[in-house]
Amino acid sequence: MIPLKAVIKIGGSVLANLPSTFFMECLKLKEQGVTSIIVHGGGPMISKWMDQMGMKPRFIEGRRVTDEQTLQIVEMVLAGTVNKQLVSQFREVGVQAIGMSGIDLGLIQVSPLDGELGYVGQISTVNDRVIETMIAQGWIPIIASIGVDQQGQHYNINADDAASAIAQAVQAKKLISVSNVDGVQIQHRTIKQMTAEEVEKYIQNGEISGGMIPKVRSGVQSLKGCVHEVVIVNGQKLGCLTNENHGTRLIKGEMESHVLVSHL
Ligand SMILES: Nc1ncnc2c1ncn2[C@@H]1O[C@H](COP(=O)(O)OP(=O)(O)O)[C@@H](O)[C@H]1O
Ligand SMILES: CC(=O)N[C@@H](CCC(=O)OP(=O)(O)O)C(=O)O
Repeated sequence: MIPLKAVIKIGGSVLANLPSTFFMECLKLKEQGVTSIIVHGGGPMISKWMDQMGMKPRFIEGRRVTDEQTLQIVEMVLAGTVNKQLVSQFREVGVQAIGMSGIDLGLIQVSPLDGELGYVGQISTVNDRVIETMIAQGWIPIIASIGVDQQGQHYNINADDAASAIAQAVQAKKLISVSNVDGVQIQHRTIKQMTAEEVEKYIQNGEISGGMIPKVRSGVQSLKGCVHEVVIVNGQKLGCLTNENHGTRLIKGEMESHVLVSHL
């Protein structure tokens, strides 16, 4: 039987507040026949280090403007402290976790996303064989969102973009985005589900802002591929990975469903 795969993206907003039960839920998923692939961010930790260095973090639609010095901090924080901390937390509950970044074995190939953002990568390819090889060994990859271009230049990648591209490349069934909010809030309420059209509407009217923008947009993007389910959950809530009632689900919109039907 081919095991089902779920990409679990852990946001920096919640990293420091994840209970040990969260890590155990990955083991529970495994018992249910679902293999986890972890992709993580660490935005607040990068900003903290930048502050300490007297640098001012700047974002455009949730993505960090990244010059050379910022990139160095991004690499130190994501591929260093955060990645290794997560590996330890997973190993403590018995998960065979192996840390890596998108640079290792050329896992995430990128080109520049936009001149204004500097060294921020747009993902062109994910080497899914690297991930499949690890899974075949029984290892769970813990991936820091950094990529590399054909010249060997490193790039900062928004972790939601990385998770979405990885989910598509490995044909994951599910993408779970773990954050510090119960889901997408519209008029102070967590909404149960959203279509792609609603996502754009709420970005335009400002109800969805900041780091939630790349999260919902990349989620919608992955639904266009093989991913069946995208859900945004609060990592501090018990059962967030295993209980279907948590969070906000992104669903294929009306128009896209019609397009799919007419292709059949
Ligand atoms: N409509 C919204 N619903 C929920 N959170 C939102 C919304 N709009 C903006 N946000 C902000 O997005 C944040 C999550 O994005 P981000 O800080 O990048 O988290 P992470 O580090 O988990 O990826 C929330 O903590 C919240 O401040
Ligand atoms: C290009 C870009 O914005 N990269 C992100 C990478 C980390 C990240 O995405 O962290 P969260 O998941 O905590 O938001 C950054 O520099 O903050």
